[in-house]
Amino acid sequence: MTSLIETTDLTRILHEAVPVTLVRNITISIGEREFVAVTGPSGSGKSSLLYLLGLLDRPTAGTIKVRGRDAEPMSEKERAATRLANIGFVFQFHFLLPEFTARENVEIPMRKLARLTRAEMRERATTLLSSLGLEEHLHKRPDQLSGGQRQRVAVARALANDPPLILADEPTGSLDSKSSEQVFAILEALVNERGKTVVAVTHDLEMAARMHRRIHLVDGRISEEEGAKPGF
Ligand SMILES: Nc1ncnc2c1ncn2[C@@H]1O[C@H](COP(=O)(O)OP(=O)(O)OP(=O)(O)O)[C@@H](O)[C@H]1O
Repeated sequence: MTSLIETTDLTRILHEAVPVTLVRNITISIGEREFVAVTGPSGSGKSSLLYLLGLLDRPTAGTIKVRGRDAEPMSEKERAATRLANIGFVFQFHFLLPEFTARENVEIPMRKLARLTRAEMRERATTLLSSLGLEEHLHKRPDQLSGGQRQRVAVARALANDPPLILADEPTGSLDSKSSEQVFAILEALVNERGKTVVAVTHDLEMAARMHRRIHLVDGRISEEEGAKPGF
């Protein structure tokens, strides 16, 4: 089986007055169509791990391979291009651009990749937003949407370039229980129906139990892991 993202002995130390180890010796391999929860107490390194996996941060030691390609020798430009084509991000807070409509927010990552014409971008953004139940909200700005709707726009934006991997940091953390359930169902459908891989940091153990695989961190290390597919 080919792995989508693979790490070996991933370690990240911040060199402050006193060095802070964010993650240490993490070796994982995540394949296609996986639905992975990253759990652990506050400060255990969950977000740090996600940032490393998403090539938003560089490790102090160890390697990360995205679709078999080592990220270490890549220039910033290559890392950005690898991210744009392969990884979509959803954060706890939506980080949509306030002056743009929902559809424009979804088109922005497409413009950066520049694979499609303007008309194709518009059409794709409309289709994505409609598939997430937002067909009536295409032309609204983020401040005209509810928290759950904004987070669904953020999911559509993460899917803009059709990446195989979605990394989500507490994607339901700021939502009420109904919106939270809706966003969870969308992430689940991305895996089960669209063949995406979703790796989500969550504090919600009930939610983690409904995912296919769990990686539990304590003090920056993997303390428990369950549900990994054979071969990964
Ligand atoms: N820039 C920084 N300077 C100093 N310490 C940091 C910095 N960034 C993170 N840390 C520390 O590194 C550890 C790991 O942080 P991280 O945000 O990855 O944990 P987390 O498991 O995602 O936490 P939470 O569940 O609270 O979001 C924490 O102890 C945190 O305080």
